[in-house]
Amino acid sequence: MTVTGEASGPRTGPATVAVAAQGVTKVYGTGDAAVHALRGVDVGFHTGAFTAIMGPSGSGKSTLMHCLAGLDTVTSGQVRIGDTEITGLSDNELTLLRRDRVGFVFQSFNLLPTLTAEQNIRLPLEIAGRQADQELLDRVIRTVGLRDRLGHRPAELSGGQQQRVAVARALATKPQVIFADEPTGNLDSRSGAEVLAFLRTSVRELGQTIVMVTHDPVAASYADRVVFLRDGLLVTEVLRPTAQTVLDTLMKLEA
Ligand SMILES: Nc1ncnc2c1ncn2[C@@H]1O[C@H](COP(=O)(O)OP(=O)(O)OP(=O)(O)O)[C@@H](O)[C@H]1O
Repeated sequence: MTVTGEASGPRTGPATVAVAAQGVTKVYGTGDAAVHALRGVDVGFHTGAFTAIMGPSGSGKSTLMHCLAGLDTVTSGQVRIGDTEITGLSDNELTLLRRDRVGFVFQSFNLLPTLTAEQNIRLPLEIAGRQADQELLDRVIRTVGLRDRLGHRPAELSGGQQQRVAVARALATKPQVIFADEPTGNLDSRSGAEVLAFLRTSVRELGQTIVMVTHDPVAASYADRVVFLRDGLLVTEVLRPTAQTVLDTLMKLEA
């Protein structure tokens, strides 16, 4: 499948590809029990663009995201993050790549309960022994709109606020790409909208690249582009999606 998504964000000039998969297959199990979760996926995600991955249940969305992020190994094919082919890396190299170049946001916010919001945001930088880019950090905290909550622990924050802290934590290391797995799955629609608006802003203002798996057509409508999986294959994509065009495409796929 060719890459037809347009990059957005502050960059100009030709779009570069932040993450690419080529001929990726993933088989779980062997023999009669083998499950072909991915059956030859070719896809590219442009730098500074917000892309959603959708598809019916069991179509391979989580498997693809895990393979793209170096959280799982592919059976065959290649994955590149920037210029690095991650499918050839050792476990140690993958750990460093995930630490230094990839950000993650999960459905369950995964904040450390004993740390304040600000300490949670700074934690990945500290683990990596990196100096914080104070200007970026200030900007992220301003954009996240939680300045007066920075001293609060996760239990003192709403679900939406906790997820915004988790997104800020992912942004603080300036990763080449953020992978978000159902980031609004545990949130009510208003909190979900706040988190999605924040993701959108981080793409527009910070040039962040985001790849998000979601079941929700409204969440997908915040993206620049939606790619659709069915039975382990990328079957179609929608540019500048609306909730309605996403829903229509999903219904056709599930028919
Ligand atoms: N660890 C595993 N072992 C065996 N089969 C697996 C494993 N993980 C996923 N699968 C299978 O691979 C296929 C793709 O699963 P995956 O979780 O990627 O789909 P998905 O599109 O994310 O689904 P959902 O929308 O339900 O979360 C499914 O048939 C699933 O049962």
